[in-house]
Amino acid sequence: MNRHVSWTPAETTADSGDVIRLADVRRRFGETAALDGVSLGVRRGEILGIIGRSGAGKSTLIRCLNGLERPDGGSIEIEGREITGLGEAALQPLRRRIGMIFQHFNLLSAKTVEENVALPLKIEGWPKAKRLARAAELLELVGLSDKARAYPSALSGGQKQRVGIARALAASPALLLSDEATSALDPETTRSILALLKDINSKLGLTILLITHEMEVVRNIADRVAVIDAGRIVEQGPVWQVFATPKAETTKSLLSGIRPQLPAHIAQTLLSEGPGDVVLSIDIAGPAATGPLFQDLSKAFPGGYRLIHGGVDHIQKQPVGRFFIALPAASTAGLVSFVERLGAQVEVLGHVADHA
Ligand SMILES: Nc1ncnc2c1ncn2[C@@H]1O[C@H](COP(=O)(O)OP(=O)(O)OP(=O)(O)O)[C@@H](O)[C@H]1O
Repeated sequence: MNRHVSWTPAETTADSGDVIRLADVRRRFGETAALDGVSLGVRRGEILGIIGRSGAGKSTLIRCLNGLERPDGGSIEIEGREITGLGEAALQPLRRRIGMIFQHFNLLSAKTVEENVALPLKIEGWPKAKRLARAAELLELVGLSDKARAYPSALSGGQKQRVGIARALAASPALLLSDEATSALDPETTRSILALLKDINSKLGLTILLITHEMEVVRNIADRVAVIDAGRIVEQGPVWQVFATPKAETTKSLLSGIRPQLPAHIAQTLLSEGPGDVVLSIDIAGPAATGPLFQDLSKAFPGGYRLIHGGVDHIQKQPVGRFFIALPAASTAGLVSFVERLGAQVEVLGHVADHA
């Protein structure tokens, strides 16, 4: 990374609190409440992920943030300034405080890479030499100095997104808003773009708002996550905590692809009652997950239990464990209180059809 990139978001902002703050933001389209009372703050220097299914309200939220959509009610502050009542002229400079990157990059095909990056500065009236110098600085930051004179058609998807990032950062925005920016990229390219965003966040202190339907993106680089469903924030918190113990059904369902799940052939044959062993899920994370859980369990329950499935992930350097075990019904109550005392969450899922 270029250590000479000039970056002064802190000096250009008056307020040291949230970069963006939404309070009870509402937007209806006929009968549909696209945003139904959204309250949310993006803290300076953090990476906040907003995750939700298709139709949850993500695009409407973005459009309200950049002033393309007017909320019906509530308040939106950018660096402490309320934007909801502003006219187009007053909105323009505040809109430029948010740099955006998009799923399909939105580069101008008739302009070179450096011209694309310098475009926001041209709009701001920077002289040509100064804006090309800034473009060169940013292209070095994103590792594309050798492509300055190339046209977008000669670039790979990952390279195009790097140009998109450089362009979004050209005018030193207070916040980078990523709208599904890795959704069109393959997994390896996604990882390299996320690594670049994380690097820029930690080295330059850039605040990033990631809007995505991909849990993996949030898992990899976000500090906090907010889950949006039917226009409401149904859950939010540090990523490792939300991933370890999701509360809302939407969050559980969105996470089902990346958290261990009870294998389908067992889940499908579980009975609500019966003589067969009881199947439990155990979620244990953070400081609670650093102890010798299975050693303790084996000592406390010499009658035995079977580990069916599960494992330990590490998110934000915190262990996040999820296990499925089966044990005789008579031991269940004791085991539940034992692991709950260790700080785990336990759920009884049912009985296996027989003792096999
Ligand atoms: N201009 C509009 N007119 C009517 N309904 C709209 C309009 N914009 C959004 N909606 C509705 O509001 C709800 C939220 O839509 P929105 O596009 O914000 O969701 P989203 O989370 O961005 O979905 P996706 O991930 O599919 O883009 C949906 O039910 C959508 O049909």
